[in-house]
Amino acid sequence: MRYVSTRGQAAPRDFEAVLLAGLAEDGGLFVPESWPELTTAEWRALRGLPYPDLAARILGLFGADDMPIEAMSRDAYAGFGHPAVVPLVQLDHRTFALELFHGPTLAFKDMALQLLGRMFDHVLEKRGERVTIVGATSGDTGSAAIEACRDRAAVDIVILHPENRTSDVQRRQMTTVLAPNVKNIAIQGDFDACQDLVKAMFNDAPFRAEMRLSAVNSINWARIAAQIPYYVAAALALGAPDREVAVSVPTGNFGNVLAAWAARRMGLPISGFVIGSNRNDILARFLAANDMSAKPVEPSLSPSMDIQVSSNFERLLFELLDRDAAATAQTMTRFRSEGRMPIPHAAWKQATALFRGFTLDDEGTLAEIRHLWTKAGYLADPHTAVGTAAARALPPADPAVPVIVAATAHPAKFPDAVERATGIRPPLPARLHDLHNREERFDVLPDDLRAVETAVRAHARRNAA
Ligand SMILES: Cc1ncc(COP(=O)(O)O)c(C=O)c1O
Ligand SMILES: N[C@@H](CCOP(=O)(O)O)C(=O)O
Repeated sequence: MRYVSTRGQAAPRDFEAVLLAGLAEDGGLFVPESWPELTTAEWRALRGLPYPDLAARILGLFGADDMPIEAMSRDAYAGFGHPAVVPLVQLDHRTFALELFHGPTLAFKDMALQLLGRMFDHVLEKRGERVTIVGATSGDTGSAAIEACRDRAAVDIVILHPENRTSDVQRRQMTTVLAPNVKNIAIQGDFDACQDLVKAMFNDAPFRAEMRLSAVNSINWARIAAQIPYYVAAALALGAPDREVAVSVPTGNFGNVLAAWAARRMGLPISGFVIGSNRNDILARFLAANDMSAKPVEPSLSPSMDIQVSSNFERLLFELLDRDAAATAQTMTRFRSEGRMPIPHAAWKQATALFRGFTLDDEGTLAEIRHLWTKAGYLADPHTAVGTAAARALPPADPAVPVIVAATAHPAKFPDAVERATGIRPPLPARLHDLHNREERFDVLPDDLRAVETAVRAHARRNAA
């Protein structure tokens, strides 16, 4: 399987090279040159597989079978806290929470990053190379990436988080990991600033080459590929390919819902997608009125979705523009310079035929957490609640179609919001019981590329020495 850049100016390459590259050199995102498609019989043959084997099969279709992907997948998911890895919990007659938070850091990011850590190890050992991973987090990617990469011999990792804009649990899950190859930096800015800094480091060609930069954010195609299998698992469990399903995803960087879209592109019968946003509602505004204009990021009770510039939208845009890389590059350049993305009407109509957007403010989020607790006895985190509210507000027209809601984080990551809504303070699992007493280590830096590059260089040099 070969991958091309959405902006058309980077050389095509294979899965392994895409894993190491992260962002394409032309600033674009890698996508498969052509999408694998499965027949009905091939989907049926995947039913009943244990999750790790299913994940390995799907990843193999994207070229990961050059690696020992089955063994890696079994090892990656062996430590998850539920034997099904991704259990489905029924919330009402047609809505199912797909719990993606049974990994070590209690959010859906573990689903991909536990695999990516092992992939990096395998490829780097084979090549005798070392990389510096730089990542941006609004709260969850950071801890999942650190957990996946801590103490790995050939990896240094630097994670940027927005100062004072994550939950305490989220921050501490990152900053209390004192492994020598891990560095945390709190940026005096929002998540978009952190993500911009990461992309700017990749676009600084000499720095990128000197540091041998790699990515763990969903700009890295391997992240998306490893998020596709859980939608397949859920859909098959609910009757696909012989029954349609719908999907609702609480959305920020557009990676998780793009993975669901990819499953549909591969032939899984998904009738449509609902995108749940908090007050940072750029995607909902786009779907409602073709208004893709970035506003300042505002803090909310679902901080991991406090995002305005959704990286992975570029991958969908490339498809909506019939894979016209020049038009994609031009649109993205205008978005960067003008803060607005001019999407042709026909492409917007195509998007609205598949995706619907829903916005929920903080009061609504608390009310939804309360509703789930009182009606279904289900304790949801604020991100998941945005997804379930969206699913209920915008159900599929056909009442026979079940809705899969991505349950993206464990409620214990956001105890304050959950307690406000329900009076119940969800406890952390035993292995994290002393999280609030552990030593924290992180730097605070301004939103300044040179200052961040200097810190990354010092971290990588110290470990390479
Ligand atoms: C708990 C949680 N829910 C939802 C999201 C949004 O997912 P995505 O950025 O893939 O749209 C995130 C962050 O990515 C998250 O951490
Ligand atoms: N919500 C994310 C933001 C980064 O998203 P990613 O999927 O691109 O890594 C987070 O929790 O950090």
